[in-house]
Amino acid sequence: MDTLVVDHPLAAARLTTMRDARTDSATFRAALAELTVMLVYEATRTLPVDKYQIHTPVARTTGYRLANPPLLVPVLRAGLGMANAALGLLPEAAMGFVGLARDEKTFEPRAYMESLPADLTGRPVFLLDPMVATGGSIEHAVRLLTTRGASEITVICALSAPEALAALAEAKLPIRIVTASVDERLNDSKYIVPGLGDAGDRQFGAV
Ligand SMILES: O=P(O)(O)OC[C@H]1O[C@H](OP(=O)(O)OP(=O)(O)O)[C@H](O)[C@@H]1O
Ligand SMILES: O=c1cc[nH]c(=O)[nH]1
Ligand SMILES: [Mg+2]
Repeated sequence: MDTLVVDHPLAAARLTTMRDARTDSATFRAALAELTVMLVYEATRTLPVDKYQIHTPVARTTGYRLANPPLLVPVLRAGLGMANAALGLLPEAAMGFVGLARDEKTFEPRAYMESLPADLTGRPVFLLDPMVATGGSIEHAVRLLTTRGASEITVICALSAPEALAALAEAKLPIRIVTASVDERLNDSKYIVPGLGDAGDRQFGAV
């Protein structure tokens, strides 16, 4: 499983804002949106392009566009904070949605919403979720996508835990990970350490 760690100084600065417990919700959301732009920028670096002819005011030249723009799929709630930023870089992209909430005792994801195209054969997918902790939520979301035929899935997250990367690699899913950090570990409540707390609550308030 390919894992790209985007360790750019500007990404580290936004992540620092998000980690800081004193950061309010509005500032947290802004930092996540800006970080998402950087992560999506790096995630799209290797996507194939189509060439086509255009005219500048001066001459004919070659133009470029993505050959096959990815379907964007934020994982609600926390992934909602990445959706608009990703769409800003990929205005031609379509968007699907998956709603998952992790059970506080079992740590298993509970699915409460899915809105996805029926056939994802041949369509690259960018799955957006700021946190990949045990990896259970992402594995659930990926299986919803592969059931529909997706075979090229990029997981874009702010923070990941080594435990999740090991579990996802073991599951042999057709994914690559683009993350701003692989943190130290999970604690007994399966929160990422040092992490940033609950990414949904930090953006939208506790439920
Ligand atoms: O890797 P895992 O151990 O599955 O944990 C990660 C999940 O937990 C968070 O969502 P949460 O369940 O808190 O829902 P929320 O976005 O509504 O807060 C996060 O956004 C991931 O979806
Ligand atoms: O650290 C964590 C783990 C799961 N979900 C979060 O929002 N944060
Ligand atoms: Mg949460």
